[in-house]
Amino acid sequence: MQRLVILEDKLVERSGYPFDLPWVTGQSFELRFTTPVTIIFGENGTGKSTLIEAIAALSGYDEAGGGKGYRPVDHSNAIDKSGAELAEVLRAGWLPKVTNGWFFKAESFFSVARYLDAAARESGAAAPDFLSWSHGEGFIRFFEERMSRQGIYFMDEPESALSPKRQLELLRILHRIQAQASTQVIMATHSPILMALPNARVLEITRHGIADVDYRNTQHFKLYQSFTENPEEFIAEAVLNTDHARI
Ligand SMILES: Nc1ncnc2c1ncn2[C@@H]1O[C@H](COP(=O)(O)OP(=O)(O)OP(=O)(O)O)[C@@H](O)[C@H]1O
Repeated sequence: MQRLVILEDKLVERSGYPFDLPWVTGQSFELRFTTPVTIIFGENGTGKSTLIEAIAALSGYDEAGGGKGYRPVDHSNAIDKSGAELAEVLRAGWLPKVTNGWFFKAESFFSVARYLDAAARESGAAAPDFLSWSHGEGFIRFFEERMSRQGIYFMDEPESALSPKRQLELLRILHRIQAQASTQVIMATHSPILMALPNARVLEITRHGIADVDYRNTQHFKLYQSFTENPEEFIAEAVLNTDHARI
């Protein structure tokens, strides 16, 4: 995927979530994906998951995650709106259109893993059995297995079950992808370690829009940096001030 734009004429007909997010209603939304790995960072609630769900849905993936054509979650009784609706007002430019890939969502990993096991059993194949591992081990096994194949991968907070050491394992997988340049990853993360992937493009999503940012200038990086420089002072200040003075 090279480019993503909002179709303004379609947007004017829509209201409510997800169409009312500030960066959606703001002027001239256009994203260009210029590196194999694109990292999206932002505070809680700025709309990272919504954006990833929308791009994944636009590419043919279910909003709950999984592979193309998967329906790991029954949506028939869902009353919630989802970011996938945003796909209705988006247009993507591809060079070329990629069909292989995966939408990895930490929150639906177990549903997807169960779905994969059930599908394998039904077809008589050996079940991949990602659930017979610890949470973090299962994630890493899954990334290693899936992301060795060329394609486009959408990831929403993949670090959520990973220890810092396991995050380095994911970083190595992403580094390989970044170097080979034959696979694309679009990932939302809060992890400063993943954001520091060499030569990856980091985009910050705020109320005002989406813009390039150096990971060292992100609030997440600065916060961890302050903590490691002087943990006692940092924590003493943090527990006294809800709005931490140094970040
Ligand atoms: N189903 C929904 N219905 C209505 N509003 C929603 C819904 N899901 C999310 N929102 C709104 O959209 C905003 C962005 O949500 P989203 O989950 O995309 O944020 P995020 O940046 O991924 O947050 P986090 O870092 O906590 O995962 C939320 O603050 C909320 O106001």
